[in-house]
Amino acid sequence: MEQAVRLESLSKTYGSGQNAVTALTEVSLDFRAGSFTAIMGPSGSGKSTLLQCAAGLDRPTSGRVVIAETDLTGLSETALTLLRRDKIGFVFQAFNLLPSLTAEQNVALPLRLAGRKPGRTEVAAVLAEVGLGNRGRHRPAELSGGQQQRVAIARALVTKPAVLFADEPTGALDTSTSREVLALLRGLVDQHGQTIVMVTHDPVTAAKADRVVFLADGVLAGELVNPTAEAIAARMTRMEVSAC
Ligand SMILES: Nc1ncnc2c1ncn2[C@@H]1O[C@H](COP(=O)(O)OP(=O)(O)OP(=O)(O)O)[C@@H](O)[C@H]1O
Repeated sequence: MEQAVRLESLSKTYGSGQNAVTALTEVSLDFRAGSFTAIMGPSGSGKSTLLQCAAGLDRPTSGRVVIAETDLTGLSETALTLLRRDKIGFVFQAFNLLPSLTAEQNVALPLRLAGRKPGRTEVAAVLAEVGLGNRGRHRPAELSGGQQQRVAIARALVTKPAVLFADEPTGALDTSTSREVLALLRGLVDQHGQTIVMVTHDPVTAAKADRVVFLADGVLAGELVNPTAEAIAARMTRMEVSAC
């Protein structure tokens, strides 16, 4: 089965000597093309570090990341930047839109950075896909939190990436808006075969994924396939109790 992302024995240590902090130890994981995976674990267990390394935003200390058959190990900064631009989408908790640009301009940005003149219909189509067909001319401050996150998702999708990484994508949203954004992510997987890897603290959010992978102290601590929120919450409680 085709893997969109492969992590092989990924380890990451921040700092050195007495100040060294080991955030990940020999984590190996595959993310199948067209699958939706949630990463969970107690605070400090290495979730964000895993996502940053997998997305080429940070370099692992050892191990390999392979995205769409390209090994990121040893790529120059320029080659890594190009790969990130073409093959990887990233969505942040805080949306990270450019406030002075309209929604359309924010979405078109990755194409412009790639030296392409984005077609109006191309950008409009992605905005329509995230349910914002009529908001293209608005700036972020004129949009709700949920709408801003939709723009950020459209911006991440405009290059048709092999994988969309999302770090707490609903963390700044209220419950009903979170549900809408999650339904959008689920639809991207079901209707367009998008691969999504999402970090979350919330069992209800994680239950929207096909699979939940648990991290504890930087190592893999099991997984649940087709999870329910209750099963995820029970597993998290057990992990938090055993960490005490
Ligand atoms: N830039 C850094 N320098 C030093 N240590 C770091 C750095 N980033 C993360 N760490 C440490 O690495 C470990 C893993 O952090 P990480 O942010 O990946 O965990 P997390 O599971 O995402 O946590 P949270 O749920 O609280 O966001 C923690 O001990 C953290 O303090």
